[in-house]
Amino acid sequence: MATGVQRSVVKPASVRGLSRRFGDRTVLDDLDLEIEPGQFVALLGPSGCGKSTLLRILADLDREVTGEVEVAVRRAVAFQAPRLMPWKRVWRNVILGLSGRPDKKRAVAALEEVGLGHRVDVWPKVLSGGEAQRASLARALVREPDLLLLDEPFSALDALTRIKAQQLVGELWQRHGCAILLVTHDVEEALLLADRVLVMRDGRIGYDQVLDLDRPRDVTDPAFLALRAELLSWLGVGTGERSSS
Ligand SMILES: Nc1ncnc2c1ncn2[C@@H]1O[C@H](COP(=O)(O)OP(=O)(O)OP(=O)(O)O)[C@@H](O)[C@H]1O
Repeated sequence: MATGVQRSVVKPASVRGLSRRFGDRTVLDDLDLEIEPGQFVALLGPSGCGKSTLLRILADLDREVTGEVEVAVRRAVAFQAPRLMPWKRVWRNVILGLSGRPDKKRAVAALEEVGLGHRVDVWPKVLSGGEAQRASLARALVREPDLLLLDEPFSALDALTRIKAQQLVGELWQRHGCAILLVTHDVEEALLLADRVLVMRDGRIGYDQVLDLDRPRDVTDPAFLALRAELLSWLGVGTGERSSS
């Protein structure tokens, strides 16, 4: 059954005919997806449609699949919950799992990049929600990924902290040039950050649109608003709800 996850340096992610079943439920059904180097891709879709399942497969956290999955060797993940180890200081969390001797300088550089240079030596419990999420981003970036997988990383943050975190991710992406796959429920967030927006439906990518919008994005731009309406319609929100054929 399982063909497993192959390693590839050609594309950050290349998926062909991917299927994943849980019991008799088919969540991913013959799904195809290619992500280009440096591309910022947002993945939307109704709750339970399989977004996190796809992300976990790309992160190599789930191998019970059929189909072909090739993913960059250098990849990193940040989840909705920061998942910091409470018994390790923040800098040690950042380099957790890296091979070699603990390199504090490297951890500090990553923490400084996310604005946490003053939080290097504290315990995770001292951090605010937004700071913990930034530490989680630092832990991902220190791996210098070719593919950064983000699973609703901002959804637990308050509105203002969320905007700042979105801006930070946009800056980090421009500086590092890695490809990003961002799972989100937020249509505006997708349109503010991404180069390309996907919507999952029926276990596949049902909508796939490269965005031709200037940066920084202007939420009052008619093209932005038109895409927003189109995406909401695809998600079955607002006017023009689509059938699931
Ligand atoms: N380990 C598992 N065992 C059984 N079912 C699972 C498992 N993981 C996911 N599922 C099911 O697969 C479906 C897709 O789940 P997934 O978490 O990928 O959806 P999602 O699109 O990320 O949802 P949300 O937007 O609510 O986070 C759901 O019906 C879920 O219950």
